[in-house]
Parts: sequence; C-alpha cells; structure tokens
Amino acid sequence: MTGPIVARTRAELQAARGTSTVALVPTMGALHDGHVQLLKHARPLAETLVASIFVNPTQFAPGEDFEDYPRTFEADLQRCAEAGVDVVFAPAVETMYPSGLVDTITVDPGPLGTILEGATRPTHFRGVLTVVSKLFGLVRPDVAVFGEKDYQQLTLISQMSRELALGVEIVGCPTVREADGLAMSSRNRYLTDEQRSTAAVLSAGLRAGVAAAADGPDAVLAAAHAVIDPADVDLDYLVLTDPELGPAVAGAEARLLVAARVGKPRLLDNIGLTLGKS
Ligand SMILES: Nc1ncnc2c1ncn2[C@@H]1O[C@H](COP(=O)(O)OP(=O)(O)OP(=O)(O)O)[C@@H](O)[C@H]1O
Ligand SMILES: CC(C)(CO)[C@@H](O)C(=O)[O-]
Ligand code: BAL
Repeated sequence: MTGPIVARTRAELQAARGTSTVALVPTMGALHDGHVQLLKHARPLAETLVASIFVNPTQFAPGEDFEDYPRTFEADLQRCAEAGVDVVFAPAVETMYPSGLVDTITVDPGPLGTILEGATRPTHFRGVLTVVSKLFGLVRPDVAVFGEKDYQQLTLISQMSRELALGVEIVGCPTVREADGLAMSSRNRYLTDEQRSTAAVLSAGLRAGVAAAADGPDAVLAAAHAVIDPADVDLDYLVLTDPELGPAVAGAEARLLVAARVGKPRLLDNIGLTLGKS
C-alpha cells in the first residue's frame, strides 16, 4: 500500500492537489477509529482526500494538556493510508501562525462560543475557529468533515462557514463508540482501567435520557441524572437544547449534551432525540 503524500506547506499542498476537488478532515492526530470513520465518510465526497494533523496551541488554555497531548505521527500515517487519504497536511506552527501565537485578527465565536464548552474554556472556540479558518485558507477544500462528538464545535464551524461565506460545505459524522458506549476520543488514553469503566456512565446516561424522551424534557433530564452520578464523575454540565444549541422545545428535535471530568481528562458526549410534549 502506498502511503499518503505528506505536505508541510501551501506549495506542497497545491502540488499534491492540482486542480482536483478536495475533502478535508481536520484533526489533532492520535488517530482512532472515530477519525477513521470521518475519513471514510469524506473519501467519496471529493477527488482528493486531505487529513490535517496539527495540535493547535491557541485552543488550549494555560494549564490544559497541550504539552501532554498524544502525538503519534507514524501510526497516524498508517491509519490514513488504510483509510484512503491522499495527502496528510502536517504544518509547522510557523506555517499556521506566521506572526507567532499572537494574531491580532482572530475569529470571534459570538454568543454560542460562551456557553457549554465555552463557559469552562472561554478562549477555546476562538482558537478552534481561527485555526479552522486558516486550514480552510491553506487547503481550500470544497467540503470538510467534523464529528458530532464535538457537537458545539461542529455547530460553530457550520455557522462560521455560512456567515463568513467561506464556501466550504460542512458535513457532520455520527459519533463512533466503544462496545460499552463510550465515545471514542484521543483523551480516553489518559483514563486508568477503573476510570475507563466509570466513563461508560456518560453514554449510558444519554441513552437513559433518550428512553424517556416521549415523556418530555423534565423526564429526559431526570432519567439522565439518575444514571450520571456526581459521586462517580465530576459533572460539568448535562443539558438539553434544540439542535442549534438554543432552548429545548417540547414536541421537537433536541440534543442532550454532557461534559464531565473522569480523572484527568474532561470527556464530552451528546445524542439527538425527539421530545414528547408532556
Ligand atoms: N468518537 C468520535 N466519533 C466521530 N468523530 C470523532 C470522534 N472523536 C473525534 N472525532 C472528530 O474527529 C475530529 C478531530 O478531533 P480530535 O483530533 O480533537 O480528536 P478527539 O478524539 O476529539 O480528541 P480529544 O480527545 O482531544 O477531544 C473532530 O471533528 C472530532 O469531532
Ligand atoms: C477542529 C480541530 C482539528 C481544530 O484544531 C480540533 O478542534 C479537533 O480536532 O476537534
Ligand atoms: N476535539 C476537541 C479539541 C479540544 O478539546 O481541544
């Protein structure tokens, strides 16, 4: 199997893509089966499939895990080869931040960037949207694929591409789970065996919420809270919203989202459901 071309610069990307259409899957590496699913989802969407691997410093706050974030480049290349990736874009920090990590012009995530993840990580989505807009500028994709696991991120990137007229179609891909329901995440590797078992309560709580959906929003939250015990996990939020992350409406589509620290890592999960009226 021939591996993907590794491009480090705009010129190398340009040479690799030629005049073809491009699908982009942005990642921070440490690739797992969730990423592979995104790559497989993206493969038929354009002639050239580009995976980017860049651990973006500006989306980590001081004291978060930027330094420790897993970096597994050789194994990532192998996974990309298996998933039919044509080009791995792995830029240096200087390519992404030519003025240093002190850009004066950044993307403001607006009100949606201040709730949920943004309440706990106030600078996070500015960093994410800014680096994704740079990736779009360098790679110039026709379509980009993101995971529903990071639902708020997916929502904000869709909003950014639409409102800033970036001309990139944003496609969401369902969350890939371990056998016990835990959403796959690069940060799961920080879990001890005991924490790994405990972490399954997050997805179990979401499923309990879905099972109570016909009885309305209060029943959903009560059922999920009954499973996600704060004695087991350090719960940050467990909330029910509409699909755009506004207030949930009885009798309509909704999203149930959870974030909790389980030992070292902060884990995210969410699920879609249709609420009953009562
Ligand atoms: N289990 C999953 N199912 C579907 N998509 C996923 C899954 N995990 C990550 N992704 C998606 O892969 C893309 C790259 O994410 P990233 O490299 O940050 O991986 P991650 O596993 O989410 O890492 P982290 O543990 O740092 O949150 C994002 O669009 C993310 O939503
Ligand atoms: C979208 C992204 C690659 C931007 O750094 C990152 O936030 C991620 O991996 O989800
Ligand atoms: N997948 C989300 C990236 C982050 O937590 O920084």
